[in-house]
Parts: sequence; C-alpha cells; structure tokens
Amino acid sequence: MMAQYLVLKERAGDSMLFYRMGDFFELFFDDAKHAAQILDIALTSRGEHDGQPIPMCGVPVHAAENYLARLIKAGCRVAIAEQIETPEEAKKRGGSKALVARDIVRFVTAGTLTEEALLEPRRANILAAVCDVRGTIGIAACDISTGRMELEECAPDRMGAALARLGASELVAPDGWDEAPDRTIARPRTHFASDEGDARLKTIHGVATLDGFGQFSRAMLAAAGGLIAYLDHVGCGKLPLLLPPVERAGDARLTMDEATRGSLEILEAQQGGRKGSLIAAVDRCVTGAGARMLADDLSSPLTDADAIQARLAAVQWLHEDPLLRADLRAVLRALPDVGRALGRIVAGRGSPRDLGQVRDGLAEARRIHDHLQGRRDLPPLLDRLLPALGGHGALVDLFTQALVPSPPTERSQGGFVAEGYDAALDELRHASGNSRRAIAALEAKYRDDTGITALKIRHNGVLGYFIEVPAKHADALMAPDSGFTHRQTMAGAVRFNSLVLHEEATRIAEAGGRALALEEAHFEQLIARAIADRHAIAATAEALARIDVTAGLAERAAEGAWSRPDIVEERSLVIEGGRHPVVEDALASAGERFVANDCTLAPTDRLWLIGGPNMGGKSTFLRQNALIVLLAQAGSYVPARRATIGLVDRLFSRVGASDNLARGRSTFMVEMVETAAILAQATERSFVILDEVGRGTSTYDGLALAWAVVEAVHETTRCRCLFATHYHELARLAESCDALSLHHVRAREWKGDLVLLHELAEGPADRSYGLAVARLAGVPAPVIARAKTVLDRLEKGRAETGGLAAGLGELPLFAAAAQAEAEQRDTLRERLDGLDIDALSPREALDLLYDLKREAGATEI
Ligand SMILES: Nc1ncnc2c1ncn2[C@@H]1O[C@H](COP(=O)(O)OP(=O)(O)OP(=O)(O)O)[C@@H](O)[C@H]1O
Repeated sequence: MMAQYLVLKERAGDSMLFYRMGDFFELFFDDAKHAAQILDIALTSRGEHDGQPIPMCGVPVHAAENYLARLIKAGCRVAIAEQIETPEEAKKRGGSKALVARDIVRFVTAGTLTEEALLEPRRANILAAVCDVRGTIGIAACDISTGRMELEECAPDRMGAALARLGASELVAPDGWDEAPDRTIARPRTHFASDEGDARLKTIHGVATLDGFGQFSRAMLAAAGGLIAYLDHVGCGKLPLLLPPVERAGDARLTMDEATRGSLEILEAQQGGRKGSLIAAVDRCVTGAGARMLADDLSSPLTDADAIQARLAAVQWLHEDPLLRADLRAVLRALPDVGRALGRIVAGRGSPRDLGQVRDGLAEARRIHDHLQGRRDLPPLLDRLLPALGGHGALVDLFTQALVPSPPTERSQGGFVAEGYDAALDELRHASGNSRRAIAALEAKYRDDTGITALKIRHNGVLGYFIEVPAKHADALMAPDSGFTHRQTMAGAVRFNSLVLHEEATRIAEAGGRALALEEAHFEQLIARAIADRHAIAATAEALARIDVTAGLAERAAEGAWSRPDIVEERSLVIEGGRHPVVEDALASAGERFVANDCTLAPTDRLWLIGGPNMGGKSTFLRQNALIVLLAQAGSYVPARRATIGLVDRLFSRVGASDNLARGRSTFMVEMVETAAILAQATERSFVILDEVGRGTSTYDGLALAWAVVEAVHETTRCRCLFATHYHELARLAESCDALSLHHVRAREWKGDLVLLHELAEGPADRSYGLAVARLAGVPAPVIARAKTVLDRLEKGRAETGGLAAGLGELPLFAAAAQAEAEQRDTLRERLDGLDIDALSPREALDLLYDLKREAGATEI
C-alpha cells in the first residue's frame, strides 16, 4: 500500500495527498504532521517506513469539505486520491490480496473551488494566469464557480495594478520567469503558448475562430493557455465551466494600483475583513451574485462616459420608483445562486439540489422579466437585459415536472425525481410502498397469531427486515413448526425471519434498486440538458446580478440621500456637500453627525494644499473625494449634495509612511516608491490624493521632498490633486504655483479645550494645535507643560532665523530649475560632441576623462 501511496504522492507534488481508505481520507508523513497541526486533530502512526513509524492522521469522508476549507484557508493545496474500483473488482482482478486501485481525481486549490461550503457567497473566487510575451504582459482570469473568463494585456509597469484589481486567490505563471509576481505557482513555460491557448479556447467553445468573442492578442492567448493547462491539471482532465472569454481593455477602466486600493479600503479594510470597507458601506445587494458583481464594479470603475451614464440612468429609474424596487428586491432575495449551481453542474459536482436551484432561478428570472417588460420608460441598460431573463420556458417546465420541489444535495438515496414524471419509476415506488404496507399488516397479523403484543418488525443495515420479540417470549417462535427461523439472540430480545417477510423485503429491495437506477439515469439527462444550455443560463445569472446591483445602489442612494453625479469630460471635480460613506456610517452608529465638505477643483485651481490639526479630518476629506470619483465612475450615486465629475483615467491614493513591513521595506522607502510611481504614471486626467507625503523621514528631508513633489505635480503632471500636510512652510508654494490653493480644516480652542470642527475652509492653517490634540488624547499634564516650554523655544528660534523654510524665497521655480539642470548636463554633451578622439594622445584622453567625470559629478545631487 505504501508503494501505491508514494507513487501518488510523487504525482501530488507539493499538494497534500488525501488518500482514500474506506470512509476516511488518510494523510501520511509530513502531510499528516502539517494537517494535524492546522486542523487540530490527533496525529497517530501506522506501520514503518525506513525503520521509522509513519505519522498518520485522517478525516472522515462525509466531513471532508469542512477540513478542506480549513486547509485551503491556511494556504494548502490538496490532491484527492479516490478508490477507482470496488474491493470486489480488485479481488476479481488480482486475487484476494489485491490492493484497490486508487488515483488522484482532482486537486483542491484556493482558486479552483466550486463547493458551496468552501466559497464565500458574496465574493468572486478568481484564478489567474500571467505571463510575458515579448515585453507585453498577458493575463487570463476566471472564476470557475461561475465560469466567467477575462483576458487582458498590459505593459509590464501596469501588471501590478491589473493583478491588484483581480485580487486572485491563486496565480500561476511560467517557471523561471524573473519578473513573476510574488506568491505565484510556477508551471511549465511550454503551457503558456499562444497557439495552445487559441486552440484550447476554440475547442472548448466549439468555434473555428475566436473573433466572435473579441480580438485577443498573443499575450492574452498565451496566458489563457497557461490557465487552461492548470485547470486541466487540477481537474485531472475534467474542465470546469468556462464561458467565452471577454476581452478586458485596460484603458476602458479606471486604473488603480495596489497601494491605492489598499489605502481606499475598497473591498477590504486595512486591518483586514470587509467591515469598515467601502463595499460594506455601499452593498445593499440581496443576492451573492449581485454582491460579487458590485465588488467587480467597484474594483474596476469605468472611464467611458456613455457606459457610466447608462448605469446611472438605470439606478435613477429604480431610485425614483421605490415600489417597483421593493418588488424586484423581494423576488431577487429568494433567488438561489444560479451561476454557482451551474458551475458545480458543469464541473461534474452537481447535485439534484443544484438542478433545483437552476430551475427556481430561471423561473424567478421570468417573473422579473414580466415585471419589467412593457414598462414604457425602461432604461436602455435594463431593456438590453430583458432577452437574457426569459427564454428558458422549456427547460423550466422540464425541470419542474422532473424534480421534486426541494431536491436533496445527496443523490445516492434517490427521492428527487417527482411523481408523475416517469410511470415506470412511479410503479416501482408504488410496489415498494405496497410491500411496506404489507409488512405493517404482517406485523399486526403475527401479533394476533402469536399473542405477543410486544412483537415488532424492524429493519437495520445488516439484517434487513426481521421480527423481534422480547427474550421471554422467544421460545414459542423457536419451535420448528412455528413458521419462524431464528436469526440472532440479543441481550433482551431474539430476532427471527419468516418466508413471507423475506419475500416482501426482497420485493422492496429490488424495486428500490431499480428505482435508484432510473433516478440516476434521469439525473444524468437533466445534467446534460443544463450543460447544453450553460451559456444561456449563465447569461441569465449575469442579468439577474446586474439588476440586483442596480436596485441595491438605488436602495443605498435612497437610504443615505445620495445624488446622481454629472459626468463631464472637462478636467474638473466639483463636489458640494461631500461625505465619506464609511466614516459617516461609523459616526452615525455612535450618534454623531458627519460634517459635509465641498471640493471644487478646476483646471485653474487643480491642486489643493490642506493643512490643519491632527484629527481635524484631512485624511477623511481626501479619501471621500477619491471614493466619490470611484463610486460615480462605477455607476453609483454618490454621498454628496451635488457632484460633477470630470472623468478620471487613473486614481492614486498615498498615505505618508504607511507601514508595509510585510514587504520588508522601511516605511519611508515604501512612501517614496509609491510617490515615484505617481510621478511616473499620473496623467493630466488623473486624480491624486497625497496624505502627508514626506512625514516618514527627518523634518528637513521630508519638507524638501514634499515641496518638490508638490511642484512636480503642479508643473509636470498637472493632474487634479489634494495634498494634506503638516508642513506650514509649503504654504509659500502658493506664491509660485498659480493653480495651487491653500485650505485647512478648522479648529477652535474654547476654554482651553480644542474643538475640531471638521470643516474645510480656504486659506492656510494658522497653527498646528499638536499639543492640544495630545492633551485630548490623554498625554499627562506635566509632559504637555514641558512640551509647551520646548515649543516656545523652538518658535522663538524660528522667528529669529526665518525658520525651516528660510531661504526658500530665493529658490528658482521648479520648471526653471529643471531647465537649468538640463542645460548644465548639456554642456557635457557639447564637449563630447566637439571631441576628435583620434587626435588625442592616450595621456590627454585619460586627463579628459577625469575632467568630464569631475564635471558630471558636480551636477549630481
Ligand atoms: N467631516 C467630518 N465630520 C465629522 N467627523 C469627522 C469628519 N472628518 C473626520 N472626522 C472625525 O475625525 C477623525 C479624524 O479624522 P482624520 O483621520 O481624517 O484626521 P486627520 O486630519 O487626517 O488627522 P491626522 O493629521 O492625525 O492624520 C475621524 O476618525 C472622524 O471620526
């Protein structure tokens, strides 16, 4: 047995091997140790290997899903080795000692789950493949629980942002690729071939060309090849549901990199989990599929004004009709997760319950279709969904006739095919019903005949049906001519059989067996029917999700008095009475009110420097505006009295000195890397929020960098930007940068206490209130008093020397400085240009080289 185990383990590679033995999956060696620790189950041993006891642990097959879920969560992958023949077959094949043949039937990995119990209902589960084809990155992503597949390509510097958007639970990449992102699973490079990807997609979808689905580049197809090869591997040849690939054009979406997503807490709060995230504050979807689609919308807002307007018009329509909205949501709320049920069916793991869910979902879709059809003012987005909502009449009728109202998850016991669907099956059921009744009559008859009132006819798995009497009455039945045969003597009872009982029991067993076989055949037919219609069913699931998202957003807007944003092409951002949805919710639950603030950026006033005390609300203001842009472009109403959003192509959010120790970089290093990315990638159409950039280093360095970054954003990037800072000195930039203005969050000292008003006002911050905030935070009075003394000294010093920013007044403008540097570098070029190398002696050449080097060094920072 160990030899068989070791061969399978070799094939399992770095996945744990679940080795089926009877009713258990057993794990051995290091797998056992590792799993026992994660699952907190007993580690035992079995036999010996190389003279050492073999560590072993096991999980019962019927509870395996739960254990799998915990292992997957802990980052493991699991190979499932099943018995692929019965012990009888093994004996027939190889004699009484033959080992039952086993094989790996599938791998369970984080990105390839379909089981309801292992998936989060409100989150997509993405598996992605990424590769590099001659300097272009191809990405293929799919959610195999619903079959959705997307292909995308981007430049190498956009790979991080594209992958961050996907948030894949598992990522595969070619072996030996130096630029592969962290935590990827390496797969053979040969799998990532565009010809292979193209051929596989054509075969899967039965088409001669992929042109009908979109235009896919070589990089996209190579990634698709890698993805499908990996799916082959984990499914051991059985592919899950894959819908036709959709091309995701990078520039049709608002680009956000990983740091921006993290700091805006779109799908997850920074401390982890959904609570406190944007989606938690926005999501009012009543179905899991709706919630998953909303997460996708918020992760990749649109940049196309028409597409955004279409979504907004649909939200508005349902916003203005609360009754219809409530009706729709009531129907949606009762919907099963059709997409995921279909995913399980196609993956070969469908149950009668999944078929029932598809039937119920499609029937409800029809009701929604009838609700919407014929409404005069139906917005185009919803109108386009109508065809997908209907059209399943024949399938729904078939499934309704074939299946009982609530089919079970377990199919081996039968009982899911409805009465009236198959006359032969009804007959068999009728026959076994008659036999059961006959057995009940027999029991009454035997009681009468024997006069033993405690006589019972019972059933168990080992004996089948038998007659049981208390031990004290057994003698009468033991008599040879009693008509009963003795079967078993228990402590207080004796069990018998009789010819009539045996005959009835046989009839039940035979009818039962044949009924099960019939049900199984019907099940296969119904599964095949669902698979044949998979594309249309998936389209219905998608349409239902879009309606749920739209109704959910309308509901959220109504709840929070949100407004429909205007989407314009100009580079402005005008938000009146804007609020931060997450902070507002948190304050509301504490009984406090959120102070709404305006943001009015325009091409002539596109960079706001925002000062004011700690805790004054600067970060909140910055983020709320970024979130409002994001929500608007995702097609949602926004938490503001009015908003006009000039389309944004890329959104950046940076918080100074945020910790990213997990990546092993110092906080300041992270801050600078992220700032560098903004300066390199932001365009005139971008919106950038920078929160205290520069604070992660010494005061002088920090101020100098913050100064230079603001100038660069103003002069070179020219994007819309909100910059929060504690450096008062930066206010002097208003003198040289004409599209920059100064703002602050207001605070007041009242009777010695600091009152934070959380209100934004024009002009520079008058002072920093740092000590007052420290007092609010409970820093002991003697420490505050001492700090006050130190502060007085420092301020006196500043007054005498002109302070930190002394001398900055004479600093040349950013553009002029950049020009001067460029010119200085050009004198080097001129000298090189004018050089006749052949005319130089070796000595002269060397001297010249030293000289040039000296000149270059003088211009270095
Ligand atoms: N507009 C607002 N209305 C009401 N309360 C607010 C508002 N803005 C912020 N707050 C409250 O003030 C707290 C601090 O806000 P925030 O973190 O934005 O301040 P900050 O100025 O960025 O502080 P620091 O400079 O220390 O980072 C928030 O957690 C929230 O409770």
